[in-house]
Amino acid sequence: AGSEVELLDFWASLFGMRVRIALAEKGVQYDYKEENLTNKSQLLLEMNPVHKKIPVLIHYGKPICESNIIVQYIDEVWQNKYPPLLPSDPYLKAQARFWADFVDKIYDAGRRILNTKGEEMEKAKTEFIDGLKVLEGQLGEKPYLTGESFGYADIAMVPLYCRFYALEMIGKMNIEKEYPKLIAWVKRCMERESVSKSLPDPHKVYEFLLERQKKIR
Ligand SMILES: N[C@@H](CCC(=O)N[C@@H](CSO)C(=O)NCC(=O)O)C(=O)O
Repeated sequence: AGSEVELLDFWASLFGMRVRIALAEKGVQYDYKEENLTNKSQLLLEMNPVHKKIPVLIHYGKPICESNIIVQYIDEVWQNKYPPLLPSDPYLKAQARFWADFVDKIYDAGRRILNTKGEEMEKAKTEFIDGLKVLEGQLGEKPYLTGESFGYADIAMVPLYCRFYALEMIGKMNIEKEYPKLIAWVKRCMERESVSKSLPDPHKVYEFLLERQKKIR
């Protein structure tokens, strides 16, 4: 039988990176299984028949799907391992979930920047920039998105960093200059090995996205 924990993933997936970061934060050993999304494995189709998407965490043979749900599962199953990813206080937990959900909207706008053009791309850029402005404001003078410690909302958002370069090149934006607090926060998160070893090189991501764009444009 496979190992206790397996992760069906794809190296360039922002959603998969969330799960890699959470597993690394908890020091959980696991079997990494790279999926070819143009030729999905039987295992993926069986483990996530509804969405047929990665990431899927397989724990004792049982699948958990949807990145933010998987991160919460990891926090609860390995709750005796430091650090906690979500606060125990219900109100603070609700705030962390609010911001992780908000991040998904920024991801969606970023994806549309990368795979549309003209008017549609401009609209996506506006939504994306508006989203980053909200995060820059939410950060304020705090070190992390929801307070003094790194956690769930940071894990949800920080994978996007590895696409900033591609988004700047393809979307003709300057994220580094426009959002100094956000960039300082990224650098703070990247000091954690759990983050730096889970995110691929931004230039490699750019090359991959350019290649994919050629195929779909
Ligand atoms: N809401 C989900 C999104 C996962 C997803 O889009 N996965 C993509 C790869 S990353 O962009 C995927 O598996 N796509 C395969 C397909 O759409 O066929 C989550 O949070 O886990």
